[in-house]
Amino acid sequence: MTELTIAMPKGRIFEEAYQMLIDAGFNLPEEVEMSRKLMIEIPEEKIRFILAKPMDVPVYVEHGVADIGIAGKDTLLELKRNVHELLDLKISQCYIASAGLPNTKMNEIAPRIATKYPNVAMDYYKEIGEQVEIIELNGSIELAPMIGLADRIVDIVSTGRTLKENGLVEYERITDVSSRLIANPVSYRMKSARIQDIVTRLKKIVN
Ligand SMILES: Nc1ncnc2c1ncn2[C@@H]1O[C@H](COP(=O)(O)OP(=O)(O)OP(=O)(O)O)[C@@H](O)[C@H]1O
Ligand SMILES: O=P(O)(O)OC[C@H]1O[C@H](OP(=O)(O)OP(=O)(O)O)[C@H](O)[C@@H]1O
Repeated sequence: MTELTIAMPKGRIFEEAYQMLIDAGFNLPEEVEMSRKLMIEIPEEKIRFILAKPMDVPVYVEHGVADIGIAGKDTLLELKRNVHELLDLKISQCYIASAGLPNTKMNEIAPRIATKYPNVAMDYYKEIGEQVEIIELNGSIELAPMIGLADRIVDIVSTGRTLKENGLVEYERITDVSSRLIANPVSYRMKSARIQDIVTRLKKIVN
């Protein structure tokens, strides 16, 4: 069996993604993320996990230091990395939307958009023909309209609770997001049997 390196996102996707691999029949230890280890070897399965920041998973996979990985569609749209998208795992489902204070029009000259997804936001506003200024933030994006930093935000919405609790309303739904199994193009050719086996096993348990 060929050795396979899998890049897993730390954080909210990890648990569900890891459980999917267990459900697909891989013999994996429980409670892996509880430790501080960033690389985990599973010799019985010839699998090595690297635990990465969610936004870094496509980077590891593009560079081939991980053969496959699990990444949010948001990170794929934002980073536009050269990776193959193999399967929609339908976990961590949410969407990217624009939002802002209620009943407000965007500033007519260069409205400001705060976001963690500058490329997604830029592509969206280009598509609808709006010229905007992007303000890139790393988190707590919902603060921006409240304190006058931006006219709109472009961010992930799941339950809508964060928007609501911060007095914001959704304006446009931009794109749906879920987690995807991705592969390095070279690994996909060189380790095709191994990767195809994982895809087949995961496909059976995708809801
Ligand atoms: N509220 C949410 N509900 C469901 N899925 C979400 C939500 N927010 C983000 N996601 C999805 O989960 C992925 C990882 O989100 P997470 O919050 O763990 O990472 P992050 O905020 O990018 O990381 P970090 O906070 O470590 O920089 C995102 O890329 C997205 O696909
Ligand atoms: O619609 P909801 O269910 O409220 O979820 C949406 C929130 O979840 C994410 O934030 P996260 O918790 O990752 O925090 P962050 O601000 O650090 O990105 C996202 O950026 C939204 O703020």
